[in-house]
Amino acid sequence: MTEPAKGTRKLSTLLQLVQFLSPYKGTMIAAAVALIFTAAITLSVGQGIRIIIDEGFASGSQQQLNRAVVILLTLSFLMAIGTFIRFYLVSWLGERVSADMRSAVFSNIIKLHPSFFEDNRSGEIMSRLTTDTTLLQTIIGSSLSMALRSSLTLVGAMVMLLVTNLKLTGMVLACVPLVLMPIILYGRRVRNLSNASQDSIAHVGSYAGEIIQNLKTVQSYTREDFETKAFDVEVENAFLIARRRIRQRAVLMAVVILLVFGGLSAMFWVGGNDVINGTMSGGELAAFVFYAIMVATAVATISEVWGELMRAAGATDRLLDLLHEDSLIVEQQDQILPLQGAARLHIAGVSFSYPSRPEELALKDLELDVEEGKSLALVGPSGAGKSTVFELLQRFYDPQQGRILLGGQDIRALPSRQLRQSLAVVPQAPAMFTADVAYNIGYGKPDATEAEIIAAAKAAHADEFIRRLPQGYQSHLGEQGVRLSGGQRQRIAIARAILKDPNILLLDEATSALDAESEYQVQLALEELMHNRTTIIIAHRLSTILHADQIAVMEHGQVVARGTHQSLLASSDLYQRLARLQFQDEAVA
Ligand SMILES: Nc1ncnc2c1ncn2[C@@H]1O[C@H](COP(=O)(O)OP(=O)(O)OP(=O)(O)O)[C@@H](O)[C@H]1O
Repeated sequence: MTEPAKGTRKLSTLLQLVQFLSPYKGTMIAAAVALIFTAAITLSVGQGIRIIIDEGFASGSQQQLNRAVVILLTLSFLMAIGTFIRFYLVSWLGERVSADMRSAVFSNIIKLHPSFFEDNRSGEIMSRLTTDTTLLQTIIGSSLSMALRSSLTLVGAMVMLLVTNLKLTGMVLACVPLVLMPIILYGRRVRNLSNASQDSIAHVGSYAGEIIQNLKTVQSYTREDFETKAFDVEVENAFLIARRRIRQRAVLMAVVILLVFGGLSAMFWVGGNDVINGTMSGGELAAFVFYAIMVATAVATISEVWGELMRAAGATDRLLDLLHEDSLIVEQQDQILPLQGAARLHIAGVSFSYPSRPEELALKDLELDVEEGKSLALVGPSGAGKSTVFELLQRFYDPQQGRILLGGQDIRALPSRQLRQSLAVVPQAPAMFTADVAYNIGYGKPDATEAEIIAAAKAAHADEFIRRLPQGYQSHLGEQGVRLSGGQRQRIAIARAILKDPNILLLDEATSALDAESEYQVQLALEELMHNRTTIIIAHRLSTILHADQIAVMEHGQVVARGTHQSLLASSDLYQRLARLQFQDEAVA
């Protein structure tokens, strides 16, 4: 994903939030009414003050004073109600929009092509989902409402100033540009620093995420001190950027306050003289000062939240980037297509290079086919492209040349749903979700009954060890299933695949040796799974290879030889070498 140029993050980006606000028109209108209502009440308080002073104090009438105070109390009461409604609704909108945004972004990124996450570290994306949406929530929930309220009171108070006293209003108007100038000048700097600050925090998050994920490696190489120091550098960097931002903002606030209160003092002097001369009443001056303070507060608030709004624009930009990111795996249509042989695979002249290494072909003009119900073993040295074949079969990437046909149909023409439902993959290190065993087995078939799950576990030779777990099928598998042995995890994955009952099985045989008993159990489970099913196996064991209907020897992204074990031993030097090195132990045994 390309990071937007810092300068392009504008307030207008916030307008794009309209699509997220529009479902809540009613709430927005109610919030706007409450906003206008409270602003109007606040403004009328100035008139209340004038009446108290001029009609109460000046006329010396107790009754008038009582009446004025009652009016003031009523206004206060109405203001309290209006503020309650405004605050509640606006904060609600903030929470709602950020929750919707989170869901929308997540539902988009979960559909993206996996290579997206190669150049966009997942930690950074997590940070966008949490930090940026939280920022948005505070900003819509408070800053935006403060900005709107202040803009309203600013305009209202200006009008009231004009009505009250023209000369003094002239003074206020002269002061406003003076106050706005530093806001605009410093505001830009604060905005750029805010973006930088947000980016560096995301960086800190993704750094920590990576270290925690690889904690065992860090500890076993005793790199804790190094990583701590490296992390400190990241944190310190984020702090330094934040400090510069804070300093700029502090300067901005100090300058604004100085100008505002300087202006007010001057106004008091001029207005006070008018009261002494009798050209203005005390109540009028008080009301005027009240409005002038409102103008000042409004301008100060806007100056304060301006930076926040800019940060929100930055956050919105980044979130919208994620939201509008299109998957490179384009779905041509959604209709399930009829296939001639739902388990016949043909890889026809496929050339492919990974997006991160476009100059290097991982597969070169690859030809492979597997008949329905047959098994094909892929063997070859490391880096030959065996795993890449699996990636392409699942359509995590599209080849640059050639086609992959499932039952005679190009898989690009099939909905990925149809393609992926007909496949099941048993990887070397299967992923376990933080949930119980039953959930993990049923992952590919959410509507599976308990009996089906148990049957699948039995078929995968997993039932026995599962029942010995502390809570049987309800036992929780910690993060990435740490509490299971390698062989047990594989059998859970095999049960998962059995339950899915796919037409085609993609099996990446574990390279790491399991103990003899575990190995035997896994082997039995696999036989169950492969029975009468089209299977492609990345094979590492002689016994597997001997059972396969066909063997394809791969090297440098190409199939260099095909045949059976015996024929290949006679015809392929590479196969001979592999057999000698890789399958030696078993061959001897
Ligand atoms: N995500 C990726 N981005 C860029 N290059 C990749 C990626 N995955 C694999 N490659 C490269 O593609 C080539 C084929 O890799 P692949 O993983 O398919 O080999 P393999 O035969 O499965 O090897 P092994 O038996 O070691 O798993 C290698 O040169 C590898 O470095």
